[in-house]
Amino acid sequence: MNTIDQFDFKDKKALIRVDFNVPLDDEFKITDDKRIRAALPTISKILKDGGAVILMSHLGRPKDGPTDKYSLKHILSDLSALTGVDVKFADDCIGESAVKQAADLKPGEILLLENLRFYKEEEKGDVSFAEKLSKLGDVYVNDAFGTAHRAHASTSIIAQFFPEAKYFGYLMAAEVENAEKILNHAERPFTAIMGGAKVSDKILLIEKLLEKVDNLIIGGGMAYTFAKAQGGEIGTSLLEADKQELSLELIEKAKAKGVNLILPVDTVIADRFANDADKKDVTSGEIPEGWMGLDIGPKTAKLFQEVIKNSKTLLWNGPMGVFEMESFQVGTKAVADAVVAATKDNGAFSLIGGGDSAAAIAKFGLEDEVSYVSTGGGALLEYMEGKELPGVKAING
Ligand SMILES: Nc1ncnc2c1ncn2[C@@H]1O[C@H](COP(=O)(O)OP(=O)(O)OP(=O)(O)O)[C@@H](O)[C@H]1O
Ligand SMILES: O=C(O)[C@H](O)COP(=O)(O)O
Repeated sequence: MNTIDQFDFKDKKALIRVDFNVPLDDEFKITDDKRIRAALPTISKILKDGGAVILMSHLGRPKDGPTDKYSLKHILSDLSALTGVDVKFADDCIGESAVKQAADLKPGEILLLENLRFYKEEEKGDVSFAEKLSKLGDVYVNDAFGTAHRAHASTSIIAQFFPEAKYFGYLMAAEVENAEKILNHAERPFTAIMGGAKVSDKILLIEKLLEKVDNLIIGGGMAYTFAKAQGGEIGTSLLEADKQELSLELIEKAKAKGVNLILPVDTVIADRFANDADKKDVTSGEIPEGWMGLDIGPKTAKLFQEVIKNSKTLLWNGPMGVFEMESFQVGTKAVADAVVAATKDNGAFSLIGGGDSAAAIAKFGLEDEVSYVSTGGGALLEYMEGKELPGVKAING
């Protein structure tokens, strides 16, 4: 892999595509700075070499050009605190003033460009927009794994303007290495834990994993579509009616491939979607009318924990319930604890992917107790599905 270790950045300006698409609260305070922290090793190496850093990123999905809500100025003070450098800000990512600010940048300094998606050319992968961006730096570095599945101007198209000077940052390299390890060098037993809201988001991944895993655990909102497809009653739980047939097919495929597919045996139900709702445990597929399943039940948690604790490789994507509410986080916490135990006591390699699973593990303070927490949501899913990511291809190709 062509990483920044292969280059001495002394007196060079590195144009780095990062993924600083971080969650902000109503007062524009960052609620999870993981993606910024994850880019720090790359930034430090370049500054230490005696280079200067120009950071470019998107934030959110602005549709109508410059919008205060999506300005990257909101992350400036945190970025300065985390890097220990008084970061400069260019209020446009291209144009005269950005060019001047980039040109004036001295070794050891950092410039953050305004949100790339304020230009529709970014998402369109416009070549001349990419060329304008490319003029700002001497070397291109891609460290934006979270956005590597997008063929955008700054993530992929721009690389053609740096035929001899394009590198993966440390985060990209680590993400790809860990995903590779899971896909191609998994020690057995290999268990995948799938959860989250929808089956439809994860069909391709589940199909791919059926080729690889020994155990496939399915929990979270998607499990109710399986329960309903098998003839169960699920009340007002999440249901993707048009995916029932497919759920049954996945069950058959698992059988044919000798994969142990494990579905919930009980579930915690609530009379409304609220933390203080009335709740009780019932057998899966026996949810009374008007009630909804919001977490796996205690028997299921135990069942899942046994399988997880005996595994040597673990891939976890998607929470087991509505973990954002205290009352329905128990199942997700039980799975997190088991993943930690397998990592520590059984020497398992554990990779957590997906925005919400990563948020859950951070909420429980267990981020450092598992092998790796990916910064990618969609990007990791696509990589695991076997797709070539445009951001990776641009550097490799
Ligand atoms: N039983 C359930 N009923 C309703 N919502 C649920 C249920 N179980 C989980 N969820 C919700 O699913 C959401 C997470 O699903 P998602 O598929 O987005 O997970 P992820 O893959 O970790 O994250 P991302 O898609 O952001 O990468 C959470 O907000 C959680 O509250
Ligand atoms: O948060 C993400 O998954 C990445 O930053 C990509 O964002 P996007 O889905 O808006 O392209």
